Amino acid sequence: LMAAAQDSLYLGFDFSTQQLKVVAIDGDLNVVHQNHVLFDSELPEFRTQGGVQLHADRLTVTSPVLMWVKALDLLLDKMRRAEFDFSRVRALSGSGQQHGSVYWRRGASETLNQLDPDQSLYQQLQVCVFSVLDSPVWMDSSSSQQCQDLQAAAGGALRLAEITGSRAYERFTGNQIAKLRQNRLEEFQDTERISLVSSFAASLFLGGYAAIDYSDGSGMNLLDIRSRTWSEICLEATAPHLDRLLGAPLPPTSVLGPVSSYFVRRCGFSESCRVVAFTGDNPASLAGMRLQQGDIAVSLGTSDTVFLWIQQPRPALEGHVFCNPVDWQEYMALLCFKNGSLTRERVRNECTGGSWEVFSAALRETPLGNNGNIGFYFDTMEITPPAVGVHRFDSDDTEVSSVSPQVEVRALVEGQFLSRRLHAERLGYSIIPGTRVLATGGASSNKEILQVLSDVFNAPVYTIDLSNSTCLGSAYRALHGNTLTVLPLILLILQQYCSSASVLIISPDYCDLKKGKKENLVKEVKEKRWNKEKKRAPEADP
Ligand SMILES: Nc1ncnc2c1ncn2[C@@H]1O[C@H](COP(=O)(O)OP(=O)(O)O)[C@@H](O)[C@H]1O
Ligand SMILES: O=C(CO)[C@@H](O)[C@H](O)COP(=O)(O)O
Repeated sequence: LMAAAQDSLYLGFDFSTQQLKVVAIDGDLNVVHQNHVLFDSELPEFRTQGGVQLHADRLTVTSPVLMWVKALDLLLDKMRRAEFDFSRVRALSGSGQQHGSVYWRRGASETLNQLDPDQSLYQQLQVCVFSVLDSPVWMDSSSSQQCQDLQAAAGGALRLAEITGSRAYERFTGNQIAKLRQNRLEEFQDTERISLVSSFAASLFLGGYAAIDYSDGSGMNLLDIRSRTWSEICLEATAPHLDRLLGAPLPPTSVLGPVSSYFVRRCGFSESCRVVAFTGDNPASLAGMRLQQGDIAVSLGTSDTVFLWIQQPRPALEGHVFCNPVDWQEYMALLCFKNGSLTRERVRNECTGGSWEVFSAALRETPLGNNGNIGFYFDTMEITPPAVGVHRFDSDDTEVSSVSPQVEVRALVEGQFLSRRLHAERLGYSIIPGTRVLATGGASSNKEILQVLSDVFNAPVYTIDLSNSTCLGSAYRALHGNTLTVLPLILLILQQYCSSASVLIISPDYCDLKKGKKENLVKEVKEKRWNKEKKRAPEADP
């Protein structure tokens, strides 16, 4: 039995904004394979920038659903070429960028369940399977009217937040569905099922429609986060009989069924390989990190997010409360910032010749506090706070139109992290002795950026070896889901590694990047610059 456990592999996929990634772990939780497909460069025929298409109104943002399908074909090809042994996979799970939606045309479920293993997914799904080809994604901010309507129907923004964990947000799926129904009725009427990006990806592996899990389902403005059922008021206000199109939500730890015969025959998966519910990328990331009481996770992916494990939901007008992906009776709080990595890349391109090395050198060579200079860089309409434009201030608090490239780099990164801290504190989070900041996502591989994070939060920052806790979290979830049903032995192995916070978390050897505090330096940033952000950043409009 021990040998069987060692032989077993678990896969975690992540359909995120800019790429599709996969991580495989063995029964001892070692990472044995990693791979990815970058949408812009490896699938240029879909003409995306950063994985998305910005429409002429500059508010609508979508991604081609067939790009995600073709990316999966390509990823599986790459894994085959790397001689990955699919027959050893006992279970798989995954995640998707949150809030995005996929619209399956009438009759699509039959196509899904009768796929021919001699053809790619793309060949078979490209015609007549999706009623909407351009899937709305989390960067969209075009559904303001629908947000107002939903809040009015629910009895106000706070009442809606009390039910669904968030006031109405434009990117939240319910508001996108309402917009689609109002503007493209024919396509809407031709739809037999609506998936999130996560449950869409799970559906491909299952060969049938996968349930939406409670955790990713909390990002729709449709789920009652306490009863974990669709809220009647929200369904009614969004589209009649919407529950039929959504299917019933399920716990994020659910085993949905075996992988479809298509994957068995095409890739050599075992017939007994299980598909564990897919969830949102931030919830999956929470599962991939060892969060303890008082810890704060900062994800530096396409978006920057800040999240916490919380026991009791206290929804507010800013931020979100989601059902917890590990212990679904608990919760997680999340803040999302749209101007994250893409804004850092833009400033890198303009100020440091497109080089992260030079960008990092600028951070090393400028003092904490930036001699009083700071900036707020909202290249596109920000989510937290809802503000747009670039605003730079010198040490006299005077708005200036430019600063030197080195100063600009530090003004950007300090401004971003001050904002992350300020809004986290507004959410009720306090930084106390012992607080650890756990960093993940693409930019967490940059030590100089993490140094600024540590200085601004006045706390040590930890990372896991893999900057990609989302995929790892999905692989752990696959293992966990499988363990619950068939392999108690693996649970024992898991428990050896587990923290008290959750049975899913396996010790990933956090490397301590920086112990010890920089009180005096932080004071300057905190007291002086802090007030500046409070003054300047426009308040969220409830
Ligand atoms: N050395 C680096 N320094 C700063 N940022 C980096 C570095 N390497 C990668 N990144 C950033 O990581 C981002 C991708 O992060 P990732 O977590 O993979 O995003 P997503 O999951 O949303 O696709 C890129 O947009 C890039 O800006
Ligand atoms: O909208 C949110 C969270 O509410 C985003 O965090 C998306 O989930 C996209 O994630 P990344 O691709 O940036 O990881």
